[in-house]
Amino acid sequence: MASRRVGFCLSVKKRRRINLSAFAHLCAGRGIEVVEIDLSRTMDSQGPFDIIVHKLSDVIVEAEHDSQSQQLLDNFQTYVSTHPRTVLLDPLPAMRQLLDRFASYRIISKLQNTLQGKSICCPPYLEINTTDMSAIQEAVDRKQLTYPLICKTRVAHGSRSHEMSLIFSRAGLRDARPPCVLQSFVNHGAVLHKVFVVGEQHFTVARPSLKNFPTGPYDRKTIFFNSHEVSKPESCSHLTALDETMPRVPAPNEDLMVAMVKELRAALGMALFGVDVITNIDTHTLTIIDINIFPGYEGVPQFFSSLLSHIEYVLDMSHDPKH
Ligand SMILES: Nc1ncnc2c1ncn2[C@@H]1O[C@H](COP(=O)(O)OP(=O)(O)OP(=O)(O)O)[C@@H](O)[C@H]1O
Ligand SMILES: O=P(O)(O)O[C@H]1[C@H](O)[C@@H](O)[C@H](OP(=O)(O)O)[C@@H](OP(=O)(O)O)[C@H]1O
Ligand SMILES: [Mg+2]
Repeated sequence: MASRRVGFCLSVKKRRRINLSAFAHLCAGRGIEVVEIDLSRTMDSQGPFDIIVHKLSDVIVEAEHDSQSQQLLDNFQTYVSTHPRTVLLDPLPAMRQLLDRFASYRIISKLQNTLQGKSICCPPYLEINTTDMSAIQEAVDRKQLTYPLICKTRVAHGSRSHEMSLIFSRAGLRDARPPCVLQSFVNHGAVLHKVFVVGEQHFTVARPSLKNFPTGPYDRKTIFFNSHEVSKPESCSHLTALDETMPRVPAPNEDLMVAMVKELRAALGMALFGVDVITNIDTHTLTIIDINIFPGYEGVPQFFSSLLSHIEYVLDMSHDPKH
């Protein structure tokens, strides 16, 4: 009989991607049973759980306008609050803030202040809530945002959240669709570094990314794109093709990455997240452009063993009377 039980609560899409049976096999060797939680059944009938690993982003976003999702979320929350000894990876309020780009860029901006002098930054940005063009233009000028601007939806989860645009001039601001974030585009040599965090450990994987653009403003039509067409491992887009004469950008400094991950883990109160970073080609500043909840860990063969170690560590800590 397994002595400890880990519940996984994932969307159909995430379940398909993650190969939970391989992870269950690894866990069985350590006396840990893996259970797939079905949110449509009562949690009590599926428990008890020592720990629950989840990615409830879909349910949280849908609960805003769908009573059935709200009910599923309520059931989950009730179970968690009535079972305080069950550890939740990660806490719901912590992950909820990353579903809102306004909230996540505020966290990144704060981090930039905590790590002052460490050459880490968040691109200058604005929260846009209005359709009033002159108010938007005035805010862009006041904040001295440089063109091109990248426009991202406020909601950070779901297929529509990956639809973005590159705006090259004041006239292009009419293409912004509020609520959204307008962020200065940072030239970075078309390389994105995905930093995948699992508790104390992190793994970095390079991905394709948007190519460099001349600093604006200039007369060019807004470019609309889907972020998954430019920054997935298999992405191959004209928007990521660099001029071959471009000098290569140095890889991010590992000590800086360690400092960034440590601060972010504390600021977020999370263990399973991803940070997307780029290196500014002019200043070499490490620039954080995105934080993701429980990402795909693609290209990280150690993900399962690392997750298992983290689960064991968390369970040992939670059973330690000193904690
Ligand atoms: N400020 C920026 N400067 C330069 N390029 C950027 C900037 N922000 C985003 N990008 C480019 O756009 C892509 C998508 O951005 P971002 O990571 O914010 O989108 P997302 O859809 O939330 O991503 P994910 O798939 O990680 O959830 C990045 O991979 C990068 O190529
Ligand atoms: O591992 P990376 O390349 O970072 O990719 C992740 C994306 O960044 C996320 O946006 C995906 O999650 P959403 O389905 O929440 O958008 C996320 O989807 P997943 O939950 O199916 O893993 C991943 O595709
Ligand atoms: Mg990203």
